[in-house]
Amino acid sequence: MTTSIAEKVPVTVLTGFLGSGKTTLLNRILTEQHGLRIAVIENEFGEIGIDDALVIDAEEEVFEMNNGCICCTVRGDLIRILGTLMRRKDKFDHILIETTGLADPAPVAQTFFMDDEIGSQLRLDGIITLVDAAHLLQHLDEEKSEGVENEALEQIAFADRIVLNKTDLVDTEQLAEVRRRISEINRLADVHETVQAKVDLGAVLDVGGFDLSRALDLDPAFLEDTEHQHDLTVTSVGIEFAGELDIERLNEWLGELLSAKGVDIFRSKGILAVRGMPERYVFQGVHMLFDGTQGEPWGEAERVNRVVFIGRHLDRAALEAGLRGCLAAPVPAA
Ligand SMILES: Nc1nc2c(ncn2[C@@H]2O[C@H](COP(=O)(O)OP(=O)(O)OP(=O)(O)O)[C@@H](O)[C@H]2O)c(=O)[nH]1
Repeated sequence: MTTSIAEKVPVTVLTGFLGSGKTTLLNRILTEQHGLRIAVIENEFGEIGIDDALVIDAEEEVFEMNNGCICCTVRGDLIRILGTLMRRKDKFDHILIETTGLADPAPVAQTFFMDDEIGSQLRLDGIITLVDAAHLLQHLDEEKSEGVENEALEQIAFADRIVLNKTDLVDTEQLAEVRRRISEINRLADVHETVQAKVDLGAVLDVGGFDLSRALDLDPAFLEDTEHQHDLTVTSVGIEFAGELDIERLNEWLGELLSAKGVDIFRSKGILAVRGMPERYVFQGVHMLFDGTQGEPWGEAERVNRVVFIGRHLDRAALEAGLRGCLAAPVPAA
């Protein structure tokens, strides 16, 4: 039995390059009063999952997929989770899928057209692409080996709506250039300029239908199950150890590391235990820009540091030695 369009549950795919603001927008969606019950499927690139701690505690159900990229290796997991959700359709009104920053959204979108059972009960409402105004040009202009996709470009090409975020980090001229490049790739998607992904949620949650005919114009093989090639030179290093860090050493080390290697380190993030701080220290970096904020109190939980770096030419041993070098001196016995 097929379901009419009006009864199908809408699905929003939230995509955008590493650090563009997807989790920031997701958290806004989960906190704002919109009356919708939303199920969230989250896919993260990185050896250690950090986002579970960064997504606010909401009543909504959040499903994690951390064993690979949603657009290829874990597509089976996506289909399985969607299957579980379809059996409990009365429990929510909307499904939101946050892809990794390196995903090609096209294979994720395909799922809703190629799998009959899914297509009969769910409908792709739209692909929303977050764009980092400060780093887009750098990502678009990166040299890629032959046959390797530029994910930042694919994400814009397939977008139904574009949230042009982090406009506070660029001047008017840079912003105009970013807009020009976006419109060269995709003339049809509405572009919403934002700071901290503050966008009218109606504009992103109620797009009204993914444009399949445009997707087919962009890629005539859109509905065929073709292989696509990730940029395998981008990898991740996850580091995890217990102990307390010295905040001054940490800031100095991170500052030096990211100013020297910030072109290659696309994204860094972590939950850290800092000496003298009862709360978790949440560290976020995008290329050379980084900041730290206070997270949840540790309470009785073991104080463990978890950090992930995503980028090129990552030197695991040096990163781990550097972070361990920030450990605070042992407290002398009384
Ligand atoms: N200056 C500035 N920073 C922002 C803005 N929006 C988000 N950020 C910060 O950018 C960093 C990355 O934001 P996230 O929302 O985690 O980005 P993401 O796309 O989910 O990142 P990944 O999933 O790791 O690729 C965080 O430190 C945010 O606080 C903005 O408009 N301006």
